[in-house]
Amino acid sequence: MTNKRDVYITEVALRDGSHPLAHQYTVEQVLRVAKALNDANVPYIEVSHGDGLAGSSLQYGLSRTNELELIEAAVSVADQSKIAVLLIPGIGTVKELKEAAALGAKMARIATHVTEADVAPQHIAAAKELGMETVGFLMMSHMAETGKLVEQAQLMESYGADTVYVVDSAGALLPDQVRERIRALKQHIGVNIGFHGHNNLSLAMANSLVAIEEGATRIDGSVRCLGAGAGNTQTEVLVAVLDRMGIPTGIDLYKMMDLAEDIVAPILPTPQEIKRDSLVLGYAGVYSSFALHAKRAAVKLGVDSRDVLIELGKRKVVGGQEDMILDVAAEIAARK
Ligand SMILES: CC[C@H](O)CC(=O)C(=O)O
Ligand SMILES: [Mn+2]
Repeated sequence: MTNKRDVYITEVALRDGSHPLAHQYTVEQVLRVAKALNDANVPYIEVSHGDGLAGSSLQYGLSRTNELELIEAAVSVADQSKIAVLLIPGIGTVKELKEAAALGAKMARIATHVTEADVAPQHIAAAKELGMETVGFLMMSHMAETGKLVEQAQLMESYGADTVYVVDSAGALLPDQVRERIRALKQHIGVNIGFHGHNNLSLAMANSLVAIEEGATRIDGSVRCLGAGAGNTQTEVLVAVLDRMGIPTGIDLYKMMDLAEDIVAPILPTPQEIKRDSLVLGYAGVYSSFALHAKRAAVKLGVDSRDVLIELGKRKVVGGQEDMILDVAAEIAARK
């Protein structure tokens, strides 16, 4: 294991993985996973409610454990890794950011819909003032043409973001679309570029590699694919693939494999496979975090969850519109 890293991986299972677990992480689970990630020398570990700081609510799902306790637990076992938090302006506020920073979080990822970067300046500035490394996280990037994405990334850069991410929230982007987007960002912004994929069309690994080829140096992964929908680029596999390609990540492969198998697999309610619903997320371009909500609504109203997801895709529903899921399921039920 070396500290030389050409690609910096952020492990998101303790945040994105909160979605398939219906936000039921316990302190004990977070301690075990974060300690193993730290021991494997993962540079960044993200810990928050699935929808970011202050996400615990009826709209997004109530957390079993206060996320500040989870952040504190992760910080307590991370003497090499930095703990990151996600914040969606409008859900989380500067108050929660300050609380997370006081507990020892060192990176803030400020997430906005891909066309709404202009809601982020206050939060990015606050994170910088708190001495945090700062990321602008452009969600649902498949919904914007490349020119628009570049404009929004430039805004994030102008607010002070150290890194700007292309976020394929729906797992809908095809490799050529990732190539075009990352290439354009490389030409038009001066800060680090990152990529966050979801594996709903089985393209998260391919898309992450294309992003790296085009100059991205920050890639997100979830160990054992523990992320929303079919999960993210599988971290332990990414570490192995990059090692084979001669790209150092600084991460211990055996330790990541053991963590995946011995600690994370037993946490999963069902294995993270590409199931009907996750495939439809990618196919229809719907937020991966909608999967569980759509399943519940479909069961409640006796409809096919795929029909609900396809309709949500047609209506271009975005994060924050979770209440639409039940409405759409009810409309489909009424038409039957
Ligand atoms: C709802 C927030 C979302 O899970 C953030 C994220 O990881 C994504 O957009 O993919
Ligand atoms: Mn995600």
